[in-house]
Amino acid sequence: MNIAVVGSGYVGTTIAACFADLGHRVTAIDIDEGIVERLNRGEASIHEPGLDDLLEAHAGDRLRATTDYGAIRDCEATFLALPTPSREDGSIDASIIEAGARSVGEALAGEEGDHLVVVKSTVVPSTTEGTLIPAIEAGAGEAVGERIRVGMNPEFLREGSAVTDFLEPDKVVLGADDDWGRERLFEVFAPLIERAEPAVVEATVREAEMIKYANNAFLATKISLINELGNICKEFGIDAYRVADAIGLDDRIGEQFLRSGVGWGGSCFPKDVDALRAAAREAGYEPELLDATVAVNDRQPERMLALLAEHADLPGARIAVLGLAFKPGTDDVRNSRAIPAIEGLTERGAEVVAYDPVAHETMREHFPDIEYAASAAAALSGADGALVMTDWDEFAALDDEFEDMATPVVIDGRRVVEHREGLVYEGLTW
Ligand SMILES: NC(=O)C1=CN([C@@H]2O[C@H](COP(=O)(O)OP(=O)(O)OC[C@H]3O[C@@H](n4cnc5c(N)ncnc54)[C@H](O)[C@@H]3O)[C@@H](O)[C@H]2O)C=CC1
Ligand SMILES: O=C(O)[C@H]1O[C@H](OP(=O)(O)OP(=O)(O)OC[C@H]2O[C@@H](n3ccc(=O)[nH]c3=O)[C@H](O)[C@@H]2O)[C@H](O)[C@@H](O)[C@@H]1O
Repeated sequence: MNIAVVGSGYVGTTIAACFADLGHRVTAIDIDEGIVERLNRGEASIHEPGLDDLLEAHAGDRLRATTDYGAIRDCEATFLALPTPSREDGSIDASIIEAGARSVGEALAGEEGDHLVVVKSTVVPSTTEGTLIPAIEAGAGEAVGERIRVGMNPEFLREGSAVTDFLEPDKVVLGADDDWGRERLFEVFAPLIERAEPAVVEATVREAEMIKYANNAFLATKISLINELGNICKEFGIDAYRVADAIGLDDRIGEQFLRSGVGWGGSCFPKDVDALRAAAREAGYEPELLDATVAVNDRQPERMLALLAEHADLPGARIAVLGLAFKPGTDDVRNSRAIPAIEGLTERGAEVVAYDPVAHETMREHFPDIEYAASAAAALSGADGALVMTDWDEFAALDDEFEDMATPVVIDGRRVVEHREGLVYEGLTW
């Protein structure tokens, strides 16, 4: 099939390269000329394992990039993979995807062939119906439902494993409100379904929108729940990881996403939980459990600082912050738990020396004035205490480096450092 993908960020670039790999002819459309030029040279603007190989194999052949929405006219389906950021109050800002939907409509105006527009971005229930369909209609000058149809296909990939997550999914959710739309979505995903045999969930557009939020809200809440249980464990001198291993054996609970500690960050959990809370409130429902999910998450960095303060006199102390990325394998620091930790240290008059294997440049935008060390060893050298904020493997290998600390105190928010003789070691939930 000929497929267009609008937006060439994390999701758009990944799905464009993967659709090409599945045998489709793909046109990636982005307003950023630099991104388009790079894609046409076979280079990604994002770092994801496996992506470069796919781009090298398909760019210039089954995968092309352009800034021209007109390319949509040669396609049978267009995926919208545009940002849906939060507004100040947490609600979703749909203006970017609304503008994209309108441009897609304009490109299709006056054409005769039929076309499926698929919402790939995460949008709160009823956005497709209430905002995006009207935008497409305004651009196209005709009603959606005859020649132009709309579907919703939420994405569950994770940063750092985007390509394998997309090509080997647990499930594919095909949201459509009519048979024609659903059949065309099936056609797009047929090679993937054949290859990976995921569960296929047929849903309405509204259900598909909600499934995405329910998925992320459930995972974020699962982490906050294990963090709350972990905080209680700590009070009783119990290791929450041993408790998590035991409860994870219950199939109804499952072993994944039970790593307790300093909490969840990233570009999606915080944004999506906030958007769902705001949408629920707007609809007249008080989402108390989701409010608590966020409250528990917000508290964890503070708990780390309180533990550190029990062992170090923070005003004037030199504190190493190990790990800045919101999770290992990425330089993304959006909503990283390291941000409130660094803010808290600075507010208490501590001097911060930070280290991350890849995220210095991205964190420098938030904190231009703190010190960035060239290695974990350099950060620890002479430090009066250390906070571990990201579970990078290299922190597990640290050993003699702790001996160079002025005061060997480590508060571990990710259970990555090994407790050893001579080190004052505190886990957040163990
Ligand atoms: N990043 C992730 O891991 C996941 C993201 N999502 C959702 O997917 C959606 C997209 O997210 P990301 O790919 O992370 O965004 P992103 O910010 O990485 O990329 C968006 C791209 O859209 C381009 N763009 C902006 N306005 C445009 C326009 N009018 N026309 C064409 N291109 C335009 C930008 O230049 C950028 O390249 C969001 O709704 C997000 O919540 C869903 C699952 C995973
Ligand atoms: O909607 C999205 O964008 C994506 O959001 C998450 O993916 P991502 O944010 O890339 O990263 P995760 O691996 O889910 O980690 C999120 C945060 O939770 C934390 N986490 C994760 C697991 C755990 O057991 N404990 C824990 O604290 C991580 O450190 C990280 O800060 C979801 O896992 C994806 O399915 C989803 O598509």
